[in-house]
Amino acid sequence: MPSVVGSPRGARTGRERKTFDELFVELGGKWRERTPGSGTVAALDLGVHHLGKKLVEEAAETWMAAEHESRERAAEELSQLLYWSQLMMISLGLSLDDVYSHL
Ligand SMILES: N=c1c2ncn([C@@H]3O[C@H](COP(=O)(O)OP(=O)(O)OP(=O)(O)O)[C@@H](O)[C@H]3O)c2ncn1[C@@H]1O[C@H](COP(=O)(O)O)[C@@H](O)[C@H]1O
Repeated sequence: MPSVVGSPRGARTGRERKTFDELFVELGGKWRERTPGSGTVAALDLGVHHLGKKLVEEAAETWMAAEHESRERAAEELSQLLYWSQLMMISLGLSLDDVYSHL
């Protein structure tokens, strides 16, 4: 099935694409290894308060993009919301299964 959003600005294509689960593995690895230069490690170091603010910010930006911009922009903001959700999970020591068990 074709993408519902076409080709969003900044979208990954082909082999570069990653799934939610693949991103979670990547981010967890960066955190465990404290990969130098990683924005993920820097954000996690700032703690739950910072992550919570970013989650709310990206949720608001998703809403605004959906209501006032385009589907492409909404997709971009949604991808960032997923990223920050994963950082909150990692910060709390939650696995994907811990979250999926509530779906
Ligand atoms: N998918 C993401 C991702 N989505 C969002 N973000 C971060 O979330 C911020 C949100 O962007 P905004 O445009 O809303 O904000 P901004 O104004 O640009 O920046 P701020 O002032 O809000 O910090 C981005 O600047 C990134 O810091 C991400 N950072 C990293 N990734 C992926 O995470 C992986 C690890 O990244 P590193 O830890 O940086 O190596 C890589 O595969 C990246 O592609």
